[in-house]
Amino acid sequence: MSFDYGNSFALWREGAGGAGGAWHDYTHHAFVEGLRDGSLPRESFLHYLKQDYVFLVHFSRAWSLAVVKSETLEELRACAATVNALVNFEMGLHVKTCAAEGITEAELFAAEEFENMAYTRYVIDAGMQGDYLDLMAALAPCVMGYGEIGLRLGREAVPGTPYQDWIDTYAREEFQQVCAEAGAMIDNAVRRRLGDDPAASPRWAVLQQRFTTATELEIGFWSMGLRGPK
Ligand SMILES: Cc1ncc(CN)c(N)n1
Repeated sequence: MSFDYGNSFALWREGAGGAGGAWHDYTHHAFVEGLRDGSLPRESFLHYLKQDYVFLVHFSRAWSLAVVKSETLEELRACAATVNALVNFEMGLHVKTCAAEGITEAELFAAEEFENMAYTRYVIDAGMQGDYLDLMAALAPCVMGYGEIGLRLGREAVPGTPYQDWIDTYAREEFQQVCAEAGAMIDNAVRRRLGDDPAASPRWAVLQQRFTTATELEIGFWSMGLRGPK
């Protein structure tokens, strides 16, 4: 599997366990493997999708905060484009799949938030307390993690899995491009604020912690999906 989502992501990913540890638990969670081989119960998938719609609403708010915290035109454009992509494209997958099950977008928007509330509020708080980099470190596992999962499942999915639409959304070239561009933008943002050897900066440990915490919250999100509705 080969992807290049930038140097900062590669360092943070390694710091979160790389091919093992939390990063592996996130990208190879039983929920993900159930999407790959088609064994995930439909009820779990729909529960996940409803909660993920609500997640994306608040995730869009976090990227909107990144617009506020931007310091360059590149950052401003990238964050504004991400808000648009989340609200007008990624959420479309949820709306389409749920519509086929008789669930309207109004119902999705009104869905009650369960355990996932902690994740998005953690990310927003990282941006409220900190600066643009704190926000990017907390946002990166979401973007790049789904890119990595999509790429792998695009190659390893069992033919006939009912979750092919979901897999294609994150495996497709456009989403991979989003991850590569976000990675390059984050590298520029890191270099601008921390110089050419960012891992030597006293801020690096905090940024790594934000990335690792967000990764652990992603694991919790999959587990919530597996448990299904209460
Ligand atoms: C929980 C979660 N994390 C990441 C993604 C990909 N944007 C998502 N849709 N949902």
